This record gives sequence, structure tokens and C-alpha cells, in this order.
Amino acid sequence: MGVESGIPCISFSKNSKDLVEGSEEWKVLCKQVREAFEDYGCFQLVYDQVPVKLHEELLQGLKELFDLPDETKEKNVSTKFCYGYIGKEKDVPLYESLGIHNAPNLDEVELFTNLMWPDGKPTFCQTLNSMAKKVQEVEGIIRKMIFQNLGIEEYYDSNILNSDNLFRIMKYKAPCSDDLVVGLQPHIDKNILTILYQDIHGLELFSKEGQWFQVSPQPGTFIVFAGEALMGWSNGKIHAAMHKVMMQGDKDRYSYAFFSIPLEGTTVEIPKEQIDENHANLYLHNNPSILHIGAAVV
Ligand SMILES: O=C(O)CCC(=O)C(=O)O
Ligand SMILES: [Fe+2]
Repeated sequence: MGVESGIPCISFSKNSKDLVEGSEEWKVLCKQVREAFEDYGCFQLVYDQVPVKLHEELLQGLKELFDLPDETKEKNVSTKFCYGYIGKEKDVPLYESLGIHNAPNLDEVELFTNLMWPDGKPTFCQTLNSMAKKVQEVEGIIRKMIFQNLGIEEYYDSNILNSDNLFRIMKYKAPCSDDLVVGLQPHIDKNILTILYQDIHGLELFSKEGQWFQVSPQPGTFIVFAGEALMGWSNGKIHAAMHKVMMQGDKDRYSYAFFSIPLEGTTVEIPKEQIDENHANLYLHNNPSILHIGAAVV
């Protein structure tokens, strides 16, 4: 484990014993993930199943996608906030994003690319679906590591069954100024886990010590955030970190993220194992042992 980008860096290799459950390597990784989430609320992930070439192909496609006319991008509508097209909002004028619900399912990605291009751009469709599938797989692995380390593995299967997901692609227009400009306002993700890729710098994290610092991009690697739902499941042991995007200079910035989300309408009950004399139920005040998250997304 290193700290190259300002946050811990954890490496998973499918070609070693790392991901063999119960192996010594697996246990070491579980502990590293838990500690990174406790101390920073996030970590940098090196995952050998996602080659740099796949990131490059996806980024190339994203650039062409955001170059489409606004009327085309606006065809991606949704009743849910963040799932459709967001563009040039008053408070974040540099920011644009498009959401794709359940992108690990090829049919859902086809629906999206058919809205954007007359021929549905099959190569881009495949690239996006392939990335979403690989990221969903690693998200499941990280969630399992955390549930095991917290001693609540018995809840893992039902937790996965009660999850939904969103793949969001984002563009931040270059401000063409030397001053720092807000690209995306400070926020804490409300979902379970976020797996993010940024092509150039811009992401900043608010540390537990109360300071903003830059999370520099490392080619081919992801940044994994714990969201508020996971913080709830751990009864506050896991930290969900505030973050934002700051822009400067003349380069557009692209990012994409996979969000695992509690199924709409579900409530997250804090496992009884998380509550003892040293860990009071943090969410007791309004809602005995139940934390409602279903309505909140990202
Ligand atoms: O674009 C980024 O790097 C961050 C995006 C983000 O934090 C979000 O969509 O929740
Ligand atoms: Fe976020």
C-alpha cells in the first residue's frame, strides 16, 4: 500500500491470491480497505482487470459524446435526479453529465447509445458496457471485503440483491483562467460505493483533519469512495468524505463513475453487530436503528 495521490493506494490482482477469499493476501487487503475508508473515506485502486487501453477508448468516445448538440444529449431524460442529462446549470456552469441506469446490462447501454447516435455507435456501446461490467465486479469485491471486515458478512447477499447502480459520465469545460473555479460543489455521496475515474487533476478531498487536498490522477487507476449508505451500515465507523472538483487552465476534464445505490424504497437497518457499549446507534435519535436512504441517490 502506498500514498501516491494523497490517499492510500491499494492494488488488486486477479492473477494472484489477492482475490481468493480467505487467503492471507485477501485478509491483508480487507484490512487495508477498511483502514483507508476509516481514515480517508476513499482510496486509489489499481485493478489489473481494467487495462489502460479500455480507459483510453472510453475517454475517446466520451469526448465525441459531449460534442453532440445539446438537444441530442437532452434526449437522455429521467424522472430521477442525476440519471438524465444535466448541463450548464447556473451554480455549476462548467459541468455536464449523462447518467446510464444499470450499464452492466448491454440492453440498457444500447437504449442510451441509440438515443445519442442514429447507428447506436456499437463500438462505444460495447466499450461502455465492458467497463461497467468490470467495475461492477470490483465493486462487489470491495463491498464483500468491507462486510467481512466489519463482521456482517451474513448481510452481504441481501445487500447486493437490494442494490441498484448508475454509471455517470461527466465533462467539465475548461474555465480558460488561471484562477481556480468550482467545477462541482462540495458534497458527500449518499450511495454505497462510488468508483471514479478522472482523466486530469481537479478532484479535491476534505480530510478528517479539516483540510482540502488534491487527489492527483494516476493513469489507469480508480478512486473508490465510501458513501453515506455504507457509513450507515457501519454505524459511522466508515467515513464518507466530502469532495469537490476545482477547475483551472485551458483543458477540459472528463470523468466517469459507477455508483452502487440502495434500491429505491429500501431502508438500511444497522446490523445489531455494529452496536455495542462502545458504539452507540448513531442514528437512533429520529429513527430507532433504521436509516432511510432509499430516496437519496448521489
Ligand atoms: O468528476 C469527479 O471527479 C467527481 C464527481 C463526483 O464527485 C460525483 O459525481 O459525485
Ligand atoms: Fe461525488
